[in-house]
Amino acid sequence: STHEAALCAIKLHPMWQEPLAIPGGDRQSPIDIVVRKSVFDPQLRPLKVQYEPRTCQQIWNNGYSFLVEYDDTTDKSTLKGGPLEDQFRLCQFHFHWGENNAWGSEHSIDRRLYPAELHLVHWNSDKYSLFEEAVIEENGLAVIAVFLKIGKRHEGLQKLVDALPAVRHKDSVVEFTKFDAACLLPENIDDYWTYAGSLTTPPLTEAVTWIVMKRHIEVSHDQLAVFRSLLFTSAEEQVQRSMVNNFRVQQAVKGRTVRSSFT
Ligand SMILES: NS(=O)(=O)c1ccc(S(=O)(=O)c2ccccc2)s1
Ligand SMILES: [Zn+2]
Repeated sequence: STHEAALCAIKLHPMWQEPLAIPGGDRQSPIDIVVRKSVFDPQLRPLKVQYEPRTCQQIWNNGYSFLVEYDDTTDKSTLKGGPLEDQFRLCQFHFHWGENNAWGSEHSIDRRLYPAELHLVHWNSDKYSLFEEAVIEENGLAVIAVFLKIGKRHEGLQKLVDALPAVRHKDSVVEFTKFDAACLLPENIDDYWTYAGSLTTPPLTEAVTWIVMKRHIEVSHDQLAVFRSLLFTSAEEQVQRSMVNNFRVQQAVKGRTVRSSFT
């Protein structure tokens, strides 16, 4: 199946060797969301997203993905509502994608994989004063996940795609300003699933309230091809490796309930 092929693809890569001991290990991410097992929760409120484009600062290739980083020293780009009790600050967004359009997402819906997945990472600025503190606290983080599908060109994404050649190698950084992350959200953000999970890359801490959008966004084949032109490796390394299949293997649900904001 596509799942097995995707697993083979990441087994090839040392980076995605699963660590032996995982902190706690009973609320790991990503997972397959089984729609008929999700529970509608009428108390889930609409999400309130308020992003200020002027807080966008730079793009960084960290050797796992490329991160678009925001100034999170003030409450200018925030997320609240939905399953969240507190206000969260946007600190960065990044993507996960495959070597082809058959797989690449971390979450799946009834085993359906998408070619890529966007993660908008926020930390609880009501409870903590620094991102680093929030990361190790239960529910210190909130990540919005949006699936990408191949289709029409995404005009808002193009500014980001055009900047990627400047961060081709691991540890490269380029200034990137005035980008409105909200343009990457689907029109309808009221329909989502939410569950208690973890970071999907080290340190894998179980600090994340996941908010997985039901609606996907469309990007063109050529736009996604530019993601695949990035490299896991730094400029000095002899062997260059394409940044593809940077997704984690799916984890056991272990009795968790996935709630839906819609029926
Ligand atoms: N894929 S994911 O959204 O779960 C994710 C993995 C890592 C991060 S982080 O860069 O915010 C980060 C967080 C804590 C420590 C270091 C980096 S976000
Ligand atoms: Zn991610």
